[in-house]
Amino acid sequence: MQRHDPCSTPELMHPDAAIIQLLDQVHTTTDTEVVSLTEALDRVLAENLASQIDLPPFSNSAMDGYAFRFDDLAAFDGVLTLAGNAFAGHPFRGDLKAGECVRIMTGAPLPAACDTVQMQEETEANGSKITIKPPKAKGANVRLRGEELKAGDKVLTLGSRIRAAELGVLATVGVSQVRVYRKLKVAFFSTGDELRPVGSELAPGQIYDSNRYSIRGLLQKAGMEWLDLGVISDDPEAIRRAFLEAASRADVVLTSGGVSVGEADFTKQILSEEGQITFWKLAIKPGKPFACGRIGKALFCGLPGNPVSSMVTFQKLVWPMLRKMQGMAQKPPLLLEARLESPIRKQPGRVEYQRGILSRDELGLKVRITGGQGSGMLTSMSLANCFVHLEQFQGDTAEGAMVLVEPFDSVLD
Ligand SMILES: Nc1nc2c(c(=O)[nH]1)N[C@H]1C(S)=C(S)[C@@H](COP(=O)(O)OP(=O)(O)OC[C@H]3O[C@@H](n4cnc5c(N)ncnc54)[C@H](O)[C@@H]3O)O[C@H]1N2
Ligand code: MOO
Repeated sequence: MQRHDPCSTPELMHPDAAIIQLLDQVHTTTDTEVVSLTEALDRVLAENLASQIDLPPFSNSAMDGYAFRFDDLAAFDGVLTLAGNAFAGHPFRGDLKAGECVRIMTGAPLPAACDTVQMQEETEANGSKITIKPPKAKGANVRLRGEELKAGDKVLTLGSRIRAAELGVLATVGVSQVRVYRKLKVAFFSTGDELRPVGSELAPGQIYDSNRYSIRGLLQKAGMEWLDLGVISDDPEAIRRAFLEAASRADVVLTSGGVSVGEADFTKQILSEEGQITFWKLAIKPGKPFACGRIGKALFCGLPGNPVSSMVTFQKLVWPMLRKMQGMAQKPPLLLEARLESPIRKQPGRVEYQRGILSRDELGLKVRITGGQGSGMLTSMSLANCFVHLEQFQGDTAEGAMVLVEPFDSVLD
């Protein structure tokens, strides 16, 4: 039997439409700065970068062994005479005569007269006479100059995020400084009289403020500068002051809580007085009361207080907007098909991001839901390694059905 989601109303906007509106209202920052490679991790490139050198810069050996002319092996019955050594950083400097070979180490420049290397295990040394088993082909075990990149080839594009591999690529091609977009500053505060900072005693009715920690973690992972304005009580004037301070000090203001319809839910009200609301409430679960707008020059996103809702709306709605603001191209989610290990309950009405554990067996990828999926159950996130995407008007899904999953590691990538 299809149940109706009482929290879903036909006028709720689909999250895909919300993302389009969010992206429409922001621009990529025009501020850039030059940073050294050691400061460049997680920054976004504000320039296209071409290699200034061929890569590898010289032909070299891929193995420890002997370098020679391939044709000499047949001409000298597979026995060549040792003429010298080539080490990484120390090229062979002599002239190679017919029938001679050079002892060579991995990474050492290939002597000009040589075209092939045989690995040591396929050779036998008897004094200066080296018996060499013929390799499969001329050119074996040689890394040719420029085989990976030619000088002038594009290595990294504007808008790409500099991760560990990019740091290495930049160093490989000799780039010591890069132009990157300015780091965006995001101010964040939690609202709620029930919230206490960790480390303090809880009185009846109080809980620990977890959202500032999980959102801070997401912001740090996303490469943002972070301004923590603490916990603000459910007092309209305190919230107003926090809003104005946040908007004057940051590019984006994020809040947690107070966006629903409760008597102490002031976030949305203050925003409508001090700024503008672009939209409020989406067909998304968790995270329906997500609100967004502007306050002063800053963008505003009001994350719902429920801990899972705040993390999911950050990743699904705020992150695409921050990507654009810091110059990164949009990327469609990486969706994999997996077999459902246990049935999923869902009411038609909202797009759902249930939390799942993705693994593999002999039949392929499989996924199971992390137990209770309440929007307050943050362990459903910490136990999970993926989102299970469920369409807006989809209902229950049976065990064994194929569903789309999005690995967590790819979400903030
Ligand atoms: N009558 C209705 N009530 C609710 C609706 C609705 O449509 N009609 N929507 C529900 C949904 S969906 C959500 S999500 C929540 C979101 O409400 P708020 O953003 O106003 O959040 P709060 O009411 O402030 O808090 C909700 C929940 O989360 C806990 N919380 C809040 N902040 C934190 C924090 N920083 N760390 C840990 N936990 C936090 C808070 O104690 C509440 O339990 O509204 C539903 N209600
Ligand atoms: O959609 Mo709200 O986020 O339950 O839980």
